[in-house]
Amino acid sequence: MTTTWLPVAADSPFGIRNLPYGVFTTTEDPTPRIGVAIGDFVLDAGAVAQATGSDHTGLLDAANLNPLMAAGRAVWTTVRAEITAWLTDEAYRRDVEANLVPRQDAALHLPFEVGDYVDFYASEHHASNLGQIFRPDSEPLTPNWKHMPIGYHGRSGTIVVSGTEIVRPSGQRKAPADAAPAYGPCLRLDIEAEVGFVVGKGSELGSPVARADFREHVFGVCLVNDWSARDIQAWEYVPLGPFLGKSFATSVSPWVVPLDALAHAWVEPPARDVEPLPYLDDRGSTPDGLDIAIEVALNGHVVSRPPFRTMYWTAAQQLAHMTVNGASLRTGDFYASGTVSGPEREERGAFIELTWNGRDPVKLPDGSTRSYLEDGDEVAITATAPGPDGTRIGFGEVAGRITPTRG
Ligand SMILES: O=C(O)/C=C/C(=O)CC(=O)CC(=O)O
Ligand SMILES: [Ca+2]
Ligand SMILES: [Mg+2]
Repeated sequence: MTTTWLPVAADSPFGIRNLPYGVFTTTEDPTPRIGVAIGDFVLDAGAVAQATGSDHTGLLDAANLNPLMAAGRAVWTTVRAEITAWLTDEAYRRDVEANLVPRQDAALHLPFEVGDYVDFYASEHHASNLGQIFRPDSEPLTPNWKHMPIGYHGRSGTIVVSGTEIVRPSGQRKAPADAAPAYGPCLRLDIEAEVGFVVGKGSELGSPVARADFREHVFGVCLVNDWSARDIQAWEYVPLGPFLGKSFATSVSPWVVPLDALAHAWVEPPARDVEPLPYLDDRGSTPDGLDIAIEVALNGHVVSRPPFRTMYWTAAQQLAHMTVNGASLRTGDFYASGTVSGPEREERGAFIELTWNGRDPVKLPDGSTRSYLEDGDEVAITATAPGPDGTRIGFGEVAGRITPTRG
């Protein structure tokens, strides 16, 4: 068992086997720098690297994670072992203690410079629920759905860190019965609880990345809320897909959990009931599903618990699919899993499904109900995955509050 000399509760989501990376500032030192979460503290990784004469000072004494992410899997593993040694070997205690900040004193920032952004659509439950709601006269799943992970490219410049206020978007909306579209504030503002994958090592234009090379390219995992304006989306999306109904803001959690911290979380994905093409075929290989238990809270009240392990398409298949045409990867590329919805109502990761487009509103403890989000509402998504020895690997949270439209 790996133990740290720091006082860290045994059930801390940020124990010694997690060590997620982020970027922080403090009031005393407003320089953005890399931090590692440990218990109730943030370790100033660049400062400890300097103090201990680490070979990796150049990668850790940086304003964001991109240089470390670009360095590749072998370096990720070495750096993680080095940080583990700082926190477990008494010899480093003085240098570490001088560079610990209480987590509540650290302001957390977007930890990496985002390259391209892709959002997938990988939950069979979510896809068939949305199919029924958006396209009641068609089959719930489109004919391509079980043959490839469906996705679209989103707007990377509007990816924001947890805590950023979300301004209610305005736009065109038109209900089927309306004669003409109207412009105005979104009336059906929604969330999508998702898991995000951060690309570290890039790839060459023209060369697909194999599914089996997922761990060489993906640096880590965080949580995503893909805010969605359902009325804008419903009117605009045919025939090219999501556009302004999604691009106003996408929130991400500030801690990137390294893939190495998820060694105990891999699980078999659901059975493939349609034979996948060879580049997607993962039957009989090391399991690429992840057992991440998600919670969605509205104004502090848990409204849903989406189970990531039920996702039909895995992150490895998504990476293979997104590059199968030869599209290259760059350090900082980011892709979201798609809304995580399990088979049960209380496992759905969006209000459009939870309330069946407003038909069955969610009841809150204060006696109010919600079909969609109101100004002032705050949504917080948290998650954990199994770690070694009965511990939990925490992802922290992605939270955001709705503020009135400015349009
Ligand atoms: O079915 C549709 O037309 C639209 C689906 C979505 O809005 C979902 C989306 O963004 C992808 C996902 O998160 O699963
Ligand atoms: Ca989405
Ligand atoms: Mg979005």
